[in-house]
Amino acid sequence: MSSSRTVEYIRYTVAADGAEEFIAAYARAAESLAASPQCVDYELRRCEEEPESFILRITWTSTREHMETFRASAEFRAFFAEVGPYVKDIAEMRHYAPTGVAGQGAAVPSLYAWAGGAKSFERLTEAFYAKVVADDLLGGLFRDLPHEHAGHVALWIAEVFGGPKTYSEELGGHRHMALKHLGKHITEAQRRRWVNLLLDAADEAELPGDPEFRSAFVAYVEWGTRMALYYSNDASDEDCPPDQPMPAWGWGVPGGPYRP
Ligand code: HEM
Repeated sequence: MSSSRTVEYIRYTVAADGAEEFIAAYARAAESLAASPQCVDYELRRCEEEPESFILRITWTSTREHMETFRASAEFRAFFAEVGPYVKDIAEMRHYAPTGVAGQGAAVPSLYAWAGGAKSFERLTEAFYAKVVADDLLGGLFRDLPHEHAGHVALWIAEVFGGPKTYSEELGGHRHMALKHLGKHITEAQRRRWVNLLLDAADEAELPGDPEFRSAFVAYVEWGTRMALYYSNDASDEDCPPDQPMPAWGWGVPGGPYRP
């Protein structure tokens, strides 16, 4: 996520008899937010304890793009035509910058927890490396690697999926992983074989087979292998800065495991 993103909060106090029309006006105004390239997302919430209080949260690409580009746009004019009558009801309208304190609660398990924790990823990479060393396209790349390699990749994937931060704290983090691929000149055929063998290994290691987990898993494997292709063919040492954060993968569109 871009660090220039800002969140604008607008707090309204709207008399009870006007609340329904206020929400309807915002539903119409929202079409302009949905059409605005400066708007990332938005939500209007109503207070449970004091139903006359509302908070509108809008994430903008940046404060400047909100104040200069959006305010000068046709979307703003259409937006304001709907909500202008409520300007008098505004109690607060300000932008808030991130503080770094943010995170997920435990309501949705991490992919790491859902997969069954460290042991599952160890089983996965053990099964995978047994396959790659015997493979005609990949064997040459992997055959002479030390046995710990499989365990390191297990720790990497575990951390990316929300597990312990062992790879970044003890094994060199993202930079180390990226450097390991530099100059390997991986081909698309090898990448695709790597994906196929990892998916076979996921079945063999009995990773969860539910659609939600597997779609997140495959999305990461597609992204990760295409990054490996990039590092191995096009990147240099400068493209692997020491402060590069670890990727953090989530459930994507399904949002979490299926709950009936
Ligand atoms: C999601 C995709 C991938 C992940 C998560 C991944 C992960 C890793 C990690 C964590 C390491 C370093 C292990 C250590 O710290 O010892 C590594 C090394 C390596 N990777 Fe990947 N990798 C991916 C894709 C690929 C692909 C597509 C290939 C080749 C087809 C590949 C070939 C290698 C090789 C040969 C090394 C060892 C380099 C060396 O030690 O000299 N990787 N990978």
